[in-house]
Amino acid sequence: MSERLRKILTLVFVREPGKILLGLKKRGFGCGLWNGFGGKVEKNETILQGAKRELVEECGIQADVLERIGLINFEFENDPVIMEVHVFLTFHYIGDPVETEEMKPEWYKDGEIPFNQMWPDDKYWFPYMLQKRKFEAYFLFKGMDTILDYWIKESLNDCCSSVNKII
Ligand SMILES: Nc1[nH]c(=O)nc2c1ncn2[C@H]1C[C@H](O)[C@@H](COP(=O)(O)OP(=O)(O)OP(=O)(O)O)O1
Repeated sequence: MSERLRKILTLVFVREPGKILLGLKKRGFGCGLWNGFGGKVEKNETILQGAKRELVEECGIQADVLERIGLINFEFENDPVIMEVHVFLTFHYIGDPVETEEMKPEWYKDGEIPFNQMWPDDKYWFPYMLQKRKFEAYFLFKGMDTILDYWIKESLNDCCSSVNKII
């Protein structure tokens, strides 16, 4: 098997009953799109620690308890990197969302999520996340806009990455 490079990332969704906190990404990967909060896991931290750190850094919210809800692997055509995104949920948090250099936060009602200004994969797996159904998914992209192939299943294993190399 050829060596794949795995990039481990987090994505955190803060919830209130019937509402979800999204952030408009102001720079970097996914700039101009609404999404949860997250980023790359650093070498000296666990995935959970990385998720909590990014949530504070990107919108000033502290969450002591995060529920692991999904795992999504993204591949891009002709790119050896696999992006492994760990998705978390919380209803229990401290602080009010604040705008940062990276993200502009805003609450959305569950029925008014701006999918046309989000990654194209989100509309496939958000229903699982919103209903607290654990899921695993895979998406193969061509560029940033076209999904060539995907699958989603309702389950989530304990194990994390079968890492060849973490970048
Ligand atoms: N197709 C996709 N659908 C989605 O919903 N979220 C995605 C996605 N691809 C990436 N993400 C998420 C994962 C992660 O939370 C975020 C990208 O991470 P980062 O914010 O760290 O990226 P950056 O390149 O801006 O990193 P920094 O330069 O370190 O800030 O986008």
